[in-house]
Amino acid sequence: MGLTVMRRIRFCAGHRLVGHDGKCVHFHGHNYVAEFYVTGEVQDDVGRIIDFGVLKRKFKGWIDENWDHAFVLWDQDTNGLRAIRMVEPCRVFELPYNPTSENMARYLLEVVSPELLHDTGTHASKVVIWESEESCSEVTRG
Ligand SMILES: Nc1nc2c(c(=O)[nH]1)N=C([C@H](O)[C@H](O)COP(=O)(O)OP(=O)(O)OP(=O)(O)O)CN2
Repeated sequence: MGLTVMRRIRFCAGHRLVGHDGKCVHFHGHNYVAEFYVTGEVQDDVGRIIDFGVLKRKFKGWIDENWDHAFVLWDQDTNGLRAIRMVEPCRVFELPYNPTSENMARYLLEVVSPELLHDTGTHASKVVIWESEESCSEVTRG
């Protein structure tokens, strides 16, 4: 039997989409919402697969340290990276692909979540990134 819990983390970040055929090719920001769906099979004596508080510490900790109030840019966006690095102080995170909501969700599911959950007996089964109240992307473990 699989049990799934979800923790929502809010953050603000800037980005731009290289090659986008519209206004999102320019620097802009979002009030993002990330939803982490975490699945496990074993409940502790309290009845939890993992404490919501532990998820908050792990996921909010990572987001606060890496993406919150940062520019999230593609590591191939050399022009964008050069421009942002001219600003002092500078907070930038280099993503290995264009920072669409799809790719940001994918990075959280494939790279970040396994590192953060490795010792918990649970795994992230889905991540959803909301760019606005109207638009989101979701990625699930295949
Ligand atoms: N599949 C995706 N499409 C787009 C993404 C994305 O991550 N995945 N991102 C963007 C931009 O980041 C943009 O901020 C959002 O675009 P858009 O919905 O067009 O913006 P608004 O809702 O603010 O549109 P208004 O025209 O101002 O109402 C683009 N596409």
